[in-house]
Amino acid sequence: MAIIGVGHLGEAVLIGLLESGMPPAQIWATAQPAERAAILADAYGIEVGTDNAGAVSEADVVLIATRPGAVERVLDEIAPALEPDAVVVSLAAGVPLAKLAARLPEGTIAVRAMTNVAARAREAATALTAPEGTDLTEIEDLFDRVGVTVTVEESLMDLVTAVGGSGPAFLLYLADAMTSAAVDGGMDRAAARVMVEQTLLGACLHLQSSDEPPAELLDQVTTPGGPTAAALDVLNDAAVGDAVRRAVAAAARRGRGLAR
Ligand SMILES: NC(=O)C1=CN([C@@H]2O[C@H](COP(=O)(O)OP(=O)(O)OC[C@H]3O[C@@H](n4cnc5c(N)ncnc54)[C@H](O)[C@@H]3O)[C@@H](O)[C@H]2O)C=CC1
Ligand SMILES: O=C(O)[C@@H]1CCC=N1
Repeated sequence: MAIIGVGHLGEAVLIGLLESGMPPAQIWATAQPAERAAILADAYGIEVGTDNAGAVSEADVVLIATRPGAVERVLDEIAPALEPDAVVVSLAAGVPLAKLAARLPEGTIAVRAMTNVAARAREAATALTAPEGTDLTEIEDLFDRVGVTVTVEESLMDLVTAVGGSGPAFLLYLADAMTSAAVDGGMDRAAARVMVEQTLLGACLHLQSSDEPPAELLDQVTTPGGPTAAALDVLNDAAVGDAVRRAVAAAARRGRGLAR
């Protein structure tokens, strides 16, 4: 396979794939500038260069991991070099299937995948979308290596980008604020980090292990008149739930805007 444009997300996916046991010799990648390509090649023992067309020439699956604005230029570069049955998967926010297909040879399958940085820990949430009737088994198997994969209608991709692609940012924002509060209160920064990351991880695993809705589980942590109730009073007064809903909507709107 080929990964074109290994930046933050591309590197997370690359690490996840290697950790899943994919042989390094199976992955050809590109990055810019050449110095970064050399660093990646050295770090991961894979072929990394700057020649996008060269990298895809023997690939069954091509992941495009550049920023949205560079995707069409990259497709123009690689189109003549693609294998006839290659599948091209764009990881970019906001670039519609129609725009991908317009730059690809007739018959080449274009797929959109919205994944997230947790691919690095093989815990990504990935949503795939492709033209109706596309057999996505191979691409699902690929993303299952780095987490959990679902398939959605393309009309949901901007929302999925907000909830899943940007989603880790919401929790990292919370992690940053909780760590600062702990440090400001006198905790050692390293200890605060361990407490916060284990608490967030534990809460997510707790949620995953239960069938109850998050609001119900929240209730179970909140003893009437206790410390959690005091914290929730502050969060509710600041309308944090509403702010999160507006944040998701803003991210989805921005994703739609990228398509133009
Ligand atoms: N960062 C994230 O958590 C997520 C990012 N995405 C999507 O992933 C894509 C990449 O995002 P990031 O990794 O954050 O950006 P980034 O800027 O870290 O990575 C993009 C990489 O592409 C390289 N590049 C640019 N033009 C190139 C070209 N013509 N040929 C080869 N390489 C080229 C750049 O040097 C850079 O390293 C975006 O389209 C974004 O919408 C999606 C979900 C999550
Ligand atoms: O914010 C961004 O542009 C990308 C897409 C989703 C997460 N990061």
